[in-house]
Amino acid sequence: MAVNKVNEDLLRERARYTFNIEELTNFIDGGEEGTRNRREVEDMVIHVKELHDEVPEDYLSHKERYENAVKKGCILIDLLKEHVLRHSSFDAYKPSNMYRVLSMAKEVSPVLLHMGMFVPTIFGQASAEQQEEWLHKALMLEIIGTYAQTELGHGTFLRGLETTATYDPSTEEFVLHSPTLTSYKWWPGGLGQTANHCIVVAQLYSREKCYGVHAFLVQIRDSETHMPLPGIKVGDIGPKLGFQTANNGFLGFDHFRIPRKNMLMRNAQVLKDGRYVKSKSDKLTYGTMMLVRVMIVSDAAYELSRAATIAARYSAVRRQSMPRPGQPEPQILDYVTQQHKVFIAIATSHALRLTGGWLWDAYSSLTHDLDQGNLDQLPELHALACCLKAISSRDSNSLVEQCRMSCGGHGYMSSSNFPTIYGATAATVTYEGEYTVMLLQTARYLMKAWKEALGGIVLTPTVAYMVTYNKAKPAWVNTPEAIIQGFHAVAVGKVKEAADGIEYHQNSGKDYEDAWNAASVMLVKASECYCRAIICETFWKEIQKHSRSMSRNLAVVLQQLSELYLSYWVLERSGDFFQVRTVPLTRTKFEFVSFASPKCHCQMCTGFVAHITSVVVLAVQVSIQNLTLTFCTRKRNEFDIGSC
Ligand SMILES: CCCCCCCCCCCC(=O)SCCNC(=O)CCNC(=O)[C@H](O)C(C)(C)COP(=O)(O)OP(=O)(O)OC[C@H]1O[C@@H](n2cnc3c(N)ncnc32)[C@H](O)[C@@H]1OP(=O)(O)O
Ligand SMILES: Cc1cc2nc3c(=O)[nH]c(=O)nc-3n(C[C@H](O)[C@H](O)[C@H](O)COP(=O)(O)OP(=O)(O)OC[C@H]3O[C@@H](n4cnc5c(N)ncnc54)[C@H](O)[C@@H]3O)c2cc1C
Repeated sequence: MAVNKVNEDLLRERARYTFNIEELTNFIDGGEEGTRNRREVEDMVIHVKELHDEVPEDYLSHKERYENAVKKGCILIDLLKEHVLRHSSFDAYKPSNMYRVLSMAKEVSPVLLHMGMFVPTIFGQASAEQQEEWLHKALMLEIIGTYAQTELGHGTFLRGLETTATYDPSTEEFVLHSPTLTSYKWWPGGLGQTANHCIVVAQLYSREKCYGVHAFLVQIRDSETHMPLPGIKVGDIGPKLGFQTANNGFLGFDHFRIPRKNMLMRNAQVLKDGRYVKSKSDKLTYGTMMLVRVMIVSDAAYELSRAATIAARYSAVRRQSMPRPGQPEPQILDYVTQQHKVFIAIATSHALRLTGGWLWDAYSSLTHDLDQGNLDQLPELHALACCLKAISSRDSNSLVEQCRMSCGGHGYMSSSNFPTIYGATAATVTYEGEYTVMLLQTARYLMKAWKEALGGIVLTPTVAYMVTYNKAKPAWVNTPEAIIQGFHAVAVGKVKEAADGIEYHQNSGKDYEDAWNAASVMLVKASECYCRAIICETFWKEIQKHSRSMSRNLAVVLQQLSELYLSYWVLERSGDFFQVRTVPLTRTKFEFVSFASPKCHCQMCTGFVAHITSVVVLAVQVSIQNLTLTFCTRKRNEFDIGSC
């Protein structure tokens, strides 16, 4: 029987690496312990025959695919339970670990939401007594839950959710009801056939007063028969772009009663007599979403690293065309256009992984503060989680598509795994906060920061440069630090432009809401630039920090990746950089020259002006482009894809 021989081109590429692969692996895993832990879990899973499909899942019926995914989910969970009991630690159950394990089965698991949102919500929003009652059952999957917040009529606008939870003091119960078709819960993963419990987010009413959206833990199916309980309508919402086995469902309540103690009461409470006790911040109800947004940044990096590995390997083994008659067909990796497609995907997966780790640390310190009753960091972390979730998921999804395209027809095969990875990353751009909506949330924060900066008020770390941006060095030197400063200047320029846009529309008679809407394209742009500056700066600083404790060869390659990332985005945003110029002689500040005529900020003019700008900067682009392409070519000889 033919033994699977590794392709010679791939072997040769791998033999050319210039750094210690194990050292890079440890760096990616967050240390040797992380690598050991990951390999132990992978070894536990990889040899399980039932996890490998004889028949490609695309040839199965929807029912067979779902049953196949449930079977694999059960196998993986049992393996994890063994791991937890063997190590007597719930570490393996950390949502990020759990998510990694569940993603080892090609299909999205119907219990993804159980571990990804149901369990974290009990951790984050249940009182100590409630955790006592439900947490172990949830961790051991004696109950299987989901997170039911989005409705047919509302996903973004949470204050508009229509499901009601009305307190009845005579029976000390809440009555859950879906008053309209649009109030039906729509989308929750696992709801179709899998979950028997869920976190329901509903408008809380007590003593005829509405207190806004709150979270409730609700049993929806019988624990023995798994049939929907009386007063519950539930089912599958049908086929989607991807995520076919996530078992997304719908849920409607017909005056369904739950005990008072099923309202999650860590933050706000309803007492037996119906009195409402307010939480420190009504935004704490949104806590699980912030956690998942933070996790999505690392997940975006992980999914992109899978796609970049497939594309890099394919680029090493695929030979195509004959630039020189009579010569062997070259590896497509030798085409600079191929490098330009694939190398940025590799660099971005590292940039997002390190930024995701930085954000996780910020989130962990916030949760510690919240436990002490200190909410000071909440606004900035919300703004960061929103824009980083939006940009990381969008970058990951578009670069996954770029990796697919770099593999020609074979990238279009299901067996390439690109369709599955694309479907998963496309979902993250929408779920847990839709792209534009998240960036507009960050824009709210930036507009407040800009006002404080103008008043010289010291700002929180990620916007502090807004106060000092005018002290930036006038000379433009082509170093990573100067490029990062340039990204800061671009961000400040876009924030200023958006703030001026709002002011312009207000001065022309619009109220704030309409002025905000008229300037919203600029507001989104300002958030994108603020976020890009954060990723560039964090990537560069994390590489500098870790380089000090790693071997020189590895440090060199990682430094090259971070320089590539910075150069790539200067090119992509060269128009914005062109608009940022130093003002010679008198003032040293970066002046953001908006090409829009001072009179009009309407999108048509701004769009037209942008066109002019792009024509004007073409020359700039060509010269910078050469820099980067030289960079790629030079790096191709040294650049190492051995790790792929
Ligand atoms: C990889 C593993 C995967 C693990 C597996 C996980 C798989 C996941 C599957 C998908 C699961 C889902 O999609 S679950 C459903 C996800 N749904 C969403 O994300 C809904 C998105 N919408 C929202 O979050 C909200 O509606 C907003 C933030 C857009 C608007 O909320 P709002 O209440 O109307 O607030 P708004 O008026 O805009 O702002 C009022 C003030 O509140 C602040 N504010 C708003 N939200 C927050 C917040 N979360 N934390 C702090 N502060 C907040 C604002 O900054 C503002 O402050 P100031 O400016 O006044 O100072
Ligand atoms: C695969 C998948 C899994 C999901 N799983 C779950 C789950 O388990 N539990 C759950 O509760 N939900 C889940 N969701 C739902 C998801 O959270 C919502 O789809 C998401 O929050 C977006 O809301 P929406 O669908 O109502 O879109 P909308 O908010 O209606 O967005 C539609 C368009 O309107 C625009 N828009 C909306 N508001 C504004 C505004 N204020 N300003 C400017 N533009 C605006 C948006 O930018 C977008 O272009 C899932 C969704 C997907 C795709």
